[in-house]
Amino acid sequence: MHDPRIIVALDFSSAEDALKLARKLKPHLCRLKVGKELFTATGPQLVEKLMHMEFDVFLDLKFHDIPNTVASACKAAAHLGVWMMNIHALGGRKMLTAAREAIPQSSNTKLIAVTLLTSMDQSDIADIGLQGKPEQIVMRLAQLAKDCGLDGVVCSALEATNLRQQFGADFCLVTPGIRPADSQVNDQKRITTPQQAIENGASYLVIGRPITQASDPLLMCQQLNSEIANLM
Ligand SMILES: O=c1ccn([C@@H]2O[C@H](COP(=O)(O)O)[C@@H](O)[C@H]2O)c(=O)[nH]1
Repeated sequence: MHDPRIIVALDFSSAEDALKLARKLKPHLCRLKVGKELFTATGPQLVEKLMHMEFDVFLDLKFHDIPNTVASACKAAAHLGVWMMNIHALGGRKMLTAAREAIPQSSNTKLIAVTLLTSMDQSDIADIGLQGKPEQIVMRLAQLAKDCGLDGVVCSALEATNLRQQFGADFCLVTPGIRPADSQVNDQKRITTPQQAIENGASYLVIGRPITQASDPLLMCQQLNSEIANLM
């Protein structure tokens, strides 16, 4: 069975654009991520279509609300049958626990928590009044997620080495902020190359614009997969 390490972020505003890209890609090469823009524009039907095309779907809606609301949203997402979903670790222990308990034990959906967005650095942290360095905040929130029984976290691959060491091989480290050497950084701050991410112990690499805006997205995905395979 294939276990592709690349998750392509389908950050599009319409089902047509998302499906056009998905048709170019292959389920054995990548998984797909549906985020806030695409889900708000297209709803669960698009998620179902992508799953019907045999893609594993990561529903990246980053739920963050009172425990009861987040638990109900997680139950609905698990019912959709997505491969993975996420919530914000900053929602706290009660929210994380309620979310975990809301997903039926029979469900295979992985539940992970966003620690600190990869678009944030030390100055953004200071701005919102959080204490500590990014890696300390990420470690603290990852510990909370682990304590609440979650399957892993979203973090930068810059933090992956320490997290892997602390939480072991089975804890899922999903890392956005991936930038191949010659690509634009855009709004990301805590970035690594795909190679660094794998070497640091990332489980999955979330890659959006470097693939979706490539002149040949399939070729880019194949090249990145080969580079990853050579490291493993
Ligand atoms: O900390 C986070 C959490 C989620 N994301 C999402 O990942 C992709 C990254 O896209 P790029 O085009 O490769 O920058 C995007 O959908 C974000 O919403 C993240 O970047 N950082």
